[in-house]
Amino acid sequence: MTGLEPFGARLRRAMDERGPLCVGIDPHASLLAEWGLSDDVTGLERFSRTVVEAVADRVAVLKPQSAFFERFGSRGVAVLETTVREAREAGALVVMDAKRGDIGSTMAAYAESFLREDAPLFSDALTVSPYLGYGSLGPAVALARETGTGLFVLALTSNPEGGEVQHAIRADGRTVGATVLGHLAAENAGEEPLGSFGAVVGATLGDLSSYDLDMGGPILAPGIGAQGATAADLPAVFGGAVRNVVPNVSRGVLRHGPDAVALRDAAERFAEEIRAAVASV
Ligand SMILES: O=C(O)c1cc(=O)[nH]c(=O)n1[C@@H]1O[C@H](COP(=O)(O)O)[C@@H](O)[C@H]1O
Repeated sequence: MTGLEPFGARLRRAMDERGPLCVGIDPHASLLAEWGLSDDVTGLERFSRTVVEAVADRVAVLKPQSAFFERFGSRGVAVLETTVREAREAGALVVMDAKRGDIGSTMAAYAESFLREDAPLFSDALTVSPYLGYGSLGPAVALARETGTGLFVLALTSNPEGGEVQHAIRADGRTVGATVLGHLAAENAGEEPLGSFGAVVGATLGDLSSYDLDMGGPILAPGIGAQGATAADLPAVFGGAVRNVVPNVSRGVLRHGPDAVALRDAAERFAEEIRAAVASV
């Protein structure tokens, strides 16, 4: 046991103290260019450190997108390790966006890579895909319980292509996405004040009243900013579950760099809009 309090409880406190905004660290090649940085490991390092220094002491969650680090091979992954460590030291919770998903025995190794406290990429939570069958995530659920970490399971993703899988209707009449949410509700049962097993549900999806989003865990909601959703959309999309929503903004904040004050101001504007939207429900 690591002695860490369960992720859901740590996240609830961070959301209450700092507001629920999650800033994504997505070092797109186009953003490196806009920031006047080289498209190499030096540029990647400067970019990531700037974001951490600008906002890690004030937002609840930072979400580095692993793909943009893996692009540079082992040296990029080394930058990711430093980014995660420095973000956590500055007081943010880190959700590693690596969207892992595989057969159970391999899933166990992915879980060890991100959710075991002595792992170089140890993070507070990990994004995972349930589309090899929810049960294949079992080893990650078990390790998260042991180490006080969490998972964000893709349920209803923000991209338009997601519907062909997630809205598909099963033999029992439920959609695949609703089934994932049902598994999460079972995982979080009895956990107070918030479970550690979250869902990813896009803020872009419009009315989701046919889904039971009240599954006792957090909802990571990407799609605000570059994908077209706004903070004001949150109440209509999430209804009463909006209190448990962690809205992610990546490019919408990052495009204001490289100036740290401008990045911070952009994050605070989104945070304020989100606070007002959640308070309106
Ligand atoms: O799991 C995610 O974070 C995720 C799920 C999803 O349904 N949609 C989605 O956009 N994301 C991620 O959220 C971030 C969105 O970035 P922006 O569109 O720049 O704000 C990217 O890192 C995506 O990989």
